[in-house]
Amino acid sequence: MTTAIEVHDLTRRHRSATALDSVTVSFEAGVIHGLLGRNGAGKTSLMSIASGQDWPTSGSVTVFGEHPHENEQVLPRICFVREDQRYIEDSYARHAFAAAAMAFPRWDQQLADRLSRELGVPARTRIKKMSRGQRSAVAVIIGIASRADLTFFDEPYMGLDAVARQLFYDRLLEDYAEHPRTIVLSSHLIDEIAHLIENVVLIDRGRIMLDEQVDALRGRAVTLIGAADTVRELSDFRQVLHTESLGRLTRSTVLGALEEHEEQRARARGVEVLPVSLQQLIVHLTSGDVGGRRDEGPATAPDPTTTTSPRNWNSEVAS
Ligand SMILES: Nc1ncnc2c1ncn2[C@@H]1O[C@H](COP(=O)(O)OP(=O)(O)OP(=O)(O)O)[C@@H](O)[C@H]1O
Repeated sequence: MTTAIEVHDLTRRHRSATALDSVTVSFEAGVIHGLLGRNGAGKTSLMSIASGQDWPTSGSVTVFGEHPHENEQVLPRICFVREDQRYIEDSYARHAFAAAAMAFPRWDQQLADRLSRELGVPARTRIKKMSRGQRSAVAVIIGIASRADLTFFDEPYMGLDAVARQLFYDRLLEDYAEHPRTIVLSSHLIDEIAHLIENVVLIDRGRIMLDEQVDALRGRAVTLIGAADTVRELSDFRQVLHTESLGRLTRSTVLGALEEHEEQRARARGVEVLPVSLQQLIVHLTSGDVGGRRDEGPATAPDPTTTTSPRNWNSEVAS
């Protein structure tokens, strides 16, 4: 395994907030990673520092083995696409593409032209006069056509309509298949990107809460719907992520896949067992209601809202 980004004990403090708090994590090369977390979790801070656009308070980041700050060895290999991307005053899309062509050695102009047509980027409108979606389109085109070894997309979909977003996902995946590279995609539309990403890094209040392959996460939690007593009994010894009452029914989302015999027993007792989507799982993990029964006694697993060792936490819960 080659590592693209190595983050060690990274802290970024601002006067009023600690954006990153002793973060240690690595991002494997040649993989599409999802960098997920709630507003203000620290995602942009991490990407800004890793792309050399901001400085840490303490700790270190290396990209392809190099410190990115003011480092001409590695900066041409990094593309950071952000929603508030700035462009040269009064420039048109073609000027932004020309600048990208100079910055990125593997820039593909034909691809940029094709994506511009598909995403409807106007050729005769200055970028500052474009709609929000058109500006986002310019930014994602730069992200794809740059073919940088490491590309960060920080919520690239802002303003893109559903059709344009789908086109972005499709073209990104197609180009990644032909030209494998490392991509870090930050998004709140988790279910939309779930099929794209291979690994999830979940950040919460400046700390890494989860770092796990998406395949391993599938089936990590299930939702049980049925009579309250039966659901409570089936959820015993499992951590309850969320529970709610619907009249005489209870709906509980619990960590840990059911064994086949447990699932059969649940169904025989009229309990519906539903899979939990990646988005639902992330929402439950970061919504602050994790461990719905925390007051009723010791939890069956450490509280993931405070743990700093997500891999351990997951393996403990899964076992
Ligand atoms: N320049 C700054 N000055 C002061 N505080 C900052 C600055 N940049 C970020 N922060 C704070 O650091 C924390 C993390 O911000 P960051 O932008 O990294 O979060 P995020 O996960 O990208 O959020 P979002 O999903 O809303 O974009 C927030 O509390 C934010 O207010």
